[in-house]
Amino acid sequence: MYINGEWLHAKSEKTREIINPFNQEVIATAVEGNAEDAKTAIQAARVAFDEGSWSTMPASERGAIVNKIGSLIERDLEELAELETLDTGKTVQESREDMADIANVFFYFAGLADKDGGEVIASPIPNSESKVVREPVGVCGQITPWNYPLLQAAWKLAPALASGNTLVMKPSEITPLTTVKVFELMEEAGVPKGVANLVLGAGKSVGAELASNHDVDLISFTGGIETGKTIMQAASDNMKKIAFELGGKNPNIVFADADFETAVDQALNAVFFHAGQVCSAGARLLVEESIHDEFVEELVERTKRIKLGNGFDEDTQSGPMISAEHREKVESYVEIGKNEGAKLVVGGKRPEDPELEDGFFYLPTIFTNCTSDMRIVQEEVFGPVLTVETFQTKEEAVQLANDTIYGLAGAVWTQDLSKAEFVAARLRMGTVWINDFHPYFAQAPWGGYKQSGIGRELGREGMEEYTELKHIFRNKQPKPIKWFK
Ligand SMILES: NC(=O)c1ccc[n+]([C@@H]2O[C@H](COP(=O)([O-])OP(=O)(O)OC[C@H]3O[C@@H](n4cnc5c(N)ncnc54)[C@H](O)[C@@H]3O)[C@@H](O)[C@H]2O)c1
Ligand SMILES: C[N+](C)(C)CC=O
Repeated sequence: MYINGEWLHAKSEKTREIINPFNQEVIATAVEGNAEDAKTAIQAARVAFDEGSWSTMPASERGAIVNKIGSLIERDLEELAELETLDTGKTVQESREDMADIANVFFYFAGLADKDGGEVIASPIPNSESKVVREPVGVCGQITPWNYPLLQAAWKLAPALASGNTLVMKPSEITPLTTVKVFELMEEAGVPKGVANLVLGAGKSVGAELASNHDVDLISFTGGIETGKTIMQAASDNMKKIAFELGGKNPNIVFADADFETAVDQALNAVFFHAGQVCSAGARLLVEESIHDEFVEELVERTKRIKLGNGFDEDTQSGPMISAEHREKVESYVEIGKNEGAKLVVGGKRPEDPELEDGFFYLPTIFTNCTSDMRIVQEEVFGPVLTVETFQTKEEAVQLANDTIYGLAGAVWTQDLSKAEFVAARLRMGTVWINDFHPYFAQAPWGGYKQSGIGRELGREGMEEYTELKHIFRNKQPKPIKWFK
């Protein structure tokens, strides 16, 4: 753990083994912090913020430090990518792309650091001046999940630092490796002591302390809805600001006039990329009834050919689930789907390949004959499971797509631009892709409608989450008003 500029063991001296989900080998032993460690880190961040040298440092200097972190990530990209693949099982090619994205996130927010000089507004009061400025929120608690460990950390670290906050980060207890490494790089880049602190450990101890502690001014969380609700309740105790990136059950709408080859290819990628462990996975395929049979037949054929394996093998297309526990959750959803009457057309079990037997693998799975009242359609499985529904009109497609508590992302495939725009305008989601699936980048805000989140990461809006707005009014000719004689 990294607290107040020092690398420390947990006070309890407890440790946790970090497991490679491909073969269950122990790849590292991490210290296991608890609420006491979190309190120490929060105190360090509080002192660093209140002392003020980071928040009042010229923004261009802060930006230069954030930029340096991006350069160091580029320098150590291969090492970081390998760590991420060891820790999550994702393909090393995907990890390399994540690391390149992550460096860009630091570059982007570094560039924003000195761009907001505040705004002079038109005061209605004579002989006065009014301006609105943005200031850092203060001490930020940041909690991240296991599916994109460093990417989700970067979306929080870069804007928080660039806008002058101090922070305490808690990565997922099962995938801390790349986050630890990036804290080493932040130290090397010159982030002053106490400004960025790292506490490893479980959500119920370290995470809960970050959520409830009164010295934390903002809690930024990426993870599941149920955890989000718990954190929201704890955060209400001191009314800290909250920024939440939660789950999704994202529709992928394919009209009959879509380019067939591209739509099939991308429907596979939408749901099975990273074994479906993606918040924005296209887990609900809504396909126009007239092409359903042909589309599903082609999908099934290609699904059977997906190559599962070791993320370090260049021909592996998908790795394992993150843990035994998570695979069991996916398996239980497949049973639920079968019992609800959905038709299992491919997958639905663990692979039989003996080379995969030590990993937490699960075959890519497709259910047809699905209806929106089924749990398998409504709930986030967060694994390689696709449900297929049909529609006849664009209005029906929109109605089915929006029939969910989630609102993270969705896609529409058609060659008719007016139809695409009709759908895009009506989807109640933070991101809509037209004839594509999955793109996200530092310049565009990311986040959810409805129960998929509160606030935004990335883009200017992702920086603004880490600021408070202040109105400064100056009376240029103060004189007594004599209300009270
Ligand atoms: N919207 C997005 O951008 C986005 C991105 C990635 C993942 N996700 C979501 O994350 C979920 C998967 O991640 P997960 O299984 O790690 O989620 P999770 O909610 O189980 O855990 C996320 C983090 O919260 C911590 N935590 C757990 N209990 C806590 C508590 N009581 N108080 C404070 N912290 C606590 C965990 O230790 C972990 O660090 C999925 O629902 C996925 O959709 C969303
Ligand atoms: C936000 N994203 C797509 C990078 C990861 C979601 O799990």
